[in-house]
Amino acid sequence: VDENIAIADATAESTVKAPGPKFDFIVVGGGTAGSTLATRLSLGLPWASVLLIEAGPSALGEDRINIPGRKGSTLGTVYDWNFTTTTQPGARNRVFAAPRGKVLGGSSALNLMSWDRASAPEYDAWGSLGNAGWSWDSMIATMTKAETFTPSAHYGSQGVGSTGPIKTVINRFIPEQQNSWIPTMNNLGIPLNRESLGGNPLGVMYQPSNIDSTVWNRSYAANGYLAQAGPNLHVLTNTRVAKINLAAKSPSSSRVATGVTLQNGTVISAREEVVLSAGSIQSPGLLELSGIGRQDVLSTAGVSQVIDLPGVGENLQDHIRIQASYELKGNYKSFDMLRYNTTFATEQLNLWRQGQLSMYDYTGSAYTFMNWDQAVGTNASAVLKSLARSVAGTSISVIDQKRLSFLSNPAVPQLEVIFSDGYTGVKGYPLPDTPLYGKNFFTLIAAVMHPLSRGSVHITSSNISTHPTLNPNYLSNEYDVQAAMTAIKYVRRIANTPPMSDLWVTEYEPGLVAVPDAANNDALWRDFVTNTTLSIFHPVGTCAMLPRSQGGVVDAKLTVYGTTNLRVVDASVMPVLISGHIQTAVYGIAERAAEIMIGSATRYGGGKGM
Ligand SMILES: Cc1cc2nc3c(=O)[nH]c(=O)nc-3n(C[C@H](O)[C@H](O)[C@H](O)COP(=O)(O)OP(=O)(O)OC[C@H]3O[C@@H](n4cnc5c(N)ncnc54)[C@H](O)[C@@H]3O)c2cc1C
Repeated sequence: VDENIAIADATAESTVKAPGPKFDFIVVGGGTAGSTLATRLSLGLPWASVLLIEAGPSALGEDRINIPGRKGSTLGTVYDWNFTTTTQPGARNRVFAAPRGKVLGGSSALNLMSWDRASAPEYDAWGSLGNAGWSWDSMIATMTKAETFTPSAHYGSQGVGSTGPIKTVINRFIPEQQNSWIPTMNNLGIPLNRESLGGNPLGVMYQPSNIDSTVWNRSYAANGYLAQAGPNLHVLTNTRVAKINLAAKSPSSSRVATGVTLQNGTVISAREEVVLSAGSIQSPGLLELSGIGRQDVLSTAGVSQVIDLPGVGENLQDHIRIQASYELKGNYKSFDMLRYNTTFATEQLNLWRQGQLSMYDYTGSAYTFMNWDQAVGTNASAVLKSLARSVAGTSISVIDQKRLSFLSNPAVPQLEVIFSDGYTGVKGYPLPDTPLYGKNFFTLIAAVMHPLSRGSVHITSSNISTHPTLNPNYLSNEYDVQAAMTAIKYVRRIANTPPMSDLWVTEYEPGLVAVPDAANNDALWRDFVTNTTLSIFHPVGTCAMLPRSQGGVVDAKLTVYGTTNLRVVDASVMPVLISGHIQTAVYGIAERAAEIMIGSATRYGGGKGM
């Protein structure tokens, strides 16, 4: 790690230590995908100069990023872009937080470190939507390239990598109460799955986190990938790109990306390619600021249109989450102790610093993924599927049709539940001087894997400093509301199933006062859902890899339509949202993009990746 820090600090100075103002490749955004891609390009094309430009700082020594148990503490800080949504009518006009990493490593520095994969048919769907070469087989090859998994008694052998820069491990800190997880789900008929990263995630399981188990540190794009980059990679931090510069031989010919203009007006040129890796919220905005997008959006923002591409910023999809919390019996200790017992917290922090087993090691490791039949039985599942068809059955969108096909494929998960130690709900941990202050909790977080809502993100001004208008349309249709209601009812059922039911005293949230345990209380569940559903922060689809006629922004080689050498490589290219947590797919997309770009960079004769 010391070595990693030294190397990455050297690359993190805010000066271009470069052969000149021209680079062969410019990657915009040093986040999850951008850091991965830039590292692979530097190694695979050793004679090329690669510039990675990141708006945020390098923060390799930052405890709030590195210590797994401090996950979430960076949200709302200087490392977060702090985006918010428009008011969401389906969710009582609430405004949702939309955190995104503004730091080298991007959102991989802020995320909650769940490391898993969707089912094989969900990646195959990307190919069947018109993207040759994209499938489970091609994605698992590149996703595993990103990872070195530490073998565990809790896991088998499928779908994990052994040579990649990101270190993963099933967390060694397993709270006593979490031991109830697998037997409880087994009692609900959900079988143990010890191979859940291998293309079939259905079942109950322990899953890894992106943690380096030699030092018990977060392993992410900045300390994992960039530390291994070649000397031909140049990294500019605290530097924001304002637009991509485009040229053309004639008005009707394809545009050539000639470089970028920074926010301060500096122009940096690219000889070969420019890649946008600014993430699902900001890559579409950079295209729009460069004149690529919908006419109505561009004219409102005062930007002249260069390429008419109506799909830019559309097709926004995200997972929604809903949660319930339970007060543990007095004999259990939870992660909450770190917030109310400062002496204990200091002891635990010292243990972490010494590399000893510590509560600060903790990340979630207990998950379940299921289809609706498994969760609620075939009758209730049929009602949900029929509702989905009534919402989207007549839609001409290939994305809507694909999501309906996921619903009728029993291999595709529709519901995820995570056992999360400590209180991680919405109403807040009990305040000091209230009876429950100092109590310990656990939270069950459910996420709807394929909501039918889609939204958009667009610029409203030609000034890069103006935040975009982000409208995910959460809970904008009855299927999504009913799916979230089904999810939270199922969560209560899990909590009331032994052996988990023996762990707790009361349901703290929502609680039996807010939602009594009665048969006809759907109105109350609906209130709870619309009041407390959150995002689980997986926005995708806003620069979709799709045929142009279907609203696509990039082709199967990730090249922006109407350009010869401008690509988008990040979460925004996923045409349809997959289940689970999406960072492994983002790393896989970047690894695949590197293979494509290295393979086509004939001027440099390709090269050897690491
Ligand atoms: C709070 C949170 C928790 C999450 N938890 C999990 C989890 O547990 N497991 C999981 O699998 N996924 C999780 N995710 C999702 C996952 O982390 C993201 O989907 C993924 O990291 C996105 O990668 P990306 O490369 O698309 O974008 P990012 O990693 O966000 O990278 C974009 C980068 O571009 C930079 N940038 C933007 N605009 C400019 C510009 N104009 N000039 C220069 N630089 C720019 C940004 O600063 C950023 O560094 C979580 C996300 C968040 C926010």
